[in-house]
Amino acid sequence: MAPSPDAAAQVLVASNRGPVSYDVQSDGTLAARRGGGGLVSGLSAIGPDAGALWVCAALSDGDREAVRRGVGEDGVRMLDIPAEVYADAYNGVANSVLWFVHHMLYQTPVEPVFDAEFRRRWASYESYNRAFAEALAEEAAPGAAVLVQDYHLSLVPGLLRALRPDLRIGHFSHTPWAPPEYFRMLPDDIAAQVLRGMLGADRLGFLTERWAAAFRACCEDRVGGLGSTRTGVHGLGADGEFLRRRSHEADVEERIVALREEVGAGRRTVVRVDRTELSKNIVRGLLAYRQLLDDRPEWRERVVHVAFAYPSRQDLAVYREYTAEVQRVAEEINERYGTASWTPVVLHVKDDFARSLAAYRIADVALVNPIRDGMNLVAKEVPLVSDEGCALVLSREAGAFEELGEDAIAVNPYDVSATADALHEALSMPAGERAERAKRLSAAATALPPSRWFLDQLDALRGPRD
Ligand SMILES: O=P(O)(O)OC[C@H]1O[C@H](O[C@H]2O[C@H](CO)[C@@H](O)[C@H](O)[C@H]2O)[C@H](O)[C@@H](O)[C@@H]1O
Ligand SMILES: O=c1ccn([C@@H]2O[C@H](COP(=O)(O)OP(=O)(O)O)[C@@H](O)[C@H]2O)c(=O)[nH]1
Repeated sequence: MAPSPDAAAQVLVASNRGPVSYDVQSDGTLAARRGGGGLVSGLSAIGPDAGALWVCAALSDGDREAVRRGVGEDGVRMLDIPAEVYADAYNGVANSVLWFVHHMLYQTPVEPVFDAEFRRRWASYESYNRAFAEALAEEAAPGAAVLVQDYHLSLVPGLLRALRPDLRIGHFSHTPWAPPEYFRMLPDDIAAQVLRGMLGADRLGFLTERWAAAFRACCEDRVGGLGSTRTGVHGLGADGEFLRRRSHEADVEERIVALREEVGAGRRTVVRVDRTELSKNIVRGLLAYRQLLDDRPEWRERVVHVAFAYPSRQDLAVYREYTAEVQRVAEEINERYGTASWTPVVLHVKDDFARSLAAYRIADVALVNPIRDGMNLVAKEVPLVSDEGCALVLSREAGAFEELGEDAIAVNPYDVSATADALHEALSMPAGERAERAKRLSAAATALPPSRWFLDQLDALRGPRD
């Protein structure tokens, strides 16, 4: 396939979620809002000024309407994939199979089941990947560099290579990668298709060496190795400049006032901010906080757990049930320990980025305890935004642990008792030590800011082919 005559993009990025999403207002107009999650936080720093074209999917009816009306951002092309195909690819394969495999989330005696229904959804996943490959092939200038993101688009490198052998193709995984024994649960032909699809790239990027090594081990196990594809590690950092500025804007200041009122004067805060995501381990975090109040009554009335769990993947029943469970456990703690003047858990489950930043600023302790996480940018963001410098309780299973482990308090995410002890240790840390550690955490967190992270990959991709 030749590039279309006006194919001009020298650098292209492809991801499921783009920088903005649209909602149809009651008066019929479209309102744009920032896309949530770490992939968008990382890629947004690149911006249209870099001259890159960002190809993404229309995620919602609002997005599809925006495409039809020709509403959009400079440097962004949204693909209007049929709603049913999109739902099968995003919900039915990417988020309920590939995400589950890489985060090892299955309750294996009953799940997964790979049957005819799964095969039907897989066909949608293939056609969704094909739509991306075709759009990229159409837009890319001769010899352009294309950076494909994540497990949603694992087939794109191979499909694009077949259409446009002249391109430099990279793929970056924002998730962990499953160890071979776990990856083996995918049907053999599907596992091979995923790996061969990715191996269509010149270069594959991962957030940590641990995930890159797991990928290579899966290739050895399933498809006889990597062939000529290279792997590299790029540990995405936080965008310190953006966060420091954004977290001092008026809307954040307003929310700090409201939040301090909810917390109550003079109390310590344990802050967590996540998508309402199974792998973030929010329920065990609440149970650990409950155990802290049980084991160490001296903290009662003196601490508040500020937990923001903004909506994610709510089309999946298991995510809706998880959200309900988070709410149930928080209410149970408040009923059991709360008093007329103290609400032990302040939980919000609505999307409000300014309020999330307000929580970062007032954090004394940040709790980040995922079961497994590609990186976890929140772990990098809270210490650098917090006004007083917070202590960080961090799961050893988060990619961020490799960079922040030395100054964080490490936890095994399944060990609720140990997490309760870690919370106590963090809350008891002398202010001086906390501030010193937060300073070092912030330096580590911003070592590879998003713009550098992106340019490093581009340089590596454009370098000589082996
Ligand atoms: O797009 P969604 O389905 O709403 O999910 C949001 C994003 O979640 C995942 O983010 C990952 O990327 C972060 C940045 O590299 C990383 O820090 C984090 O550990 C990952 O979970 C997912 O990989 C993205 O594709 C989603 O957009
Ligand atoms: O209300 C909020 C709070 C946070 N974030 C951002 O979402 C990202 C979450 O990334 P992380 O790597 O921690 O996890 P992910 O959600 O990508 O799995 C961070 O950059 C946050 O700043 C957001 O979009 N909305």
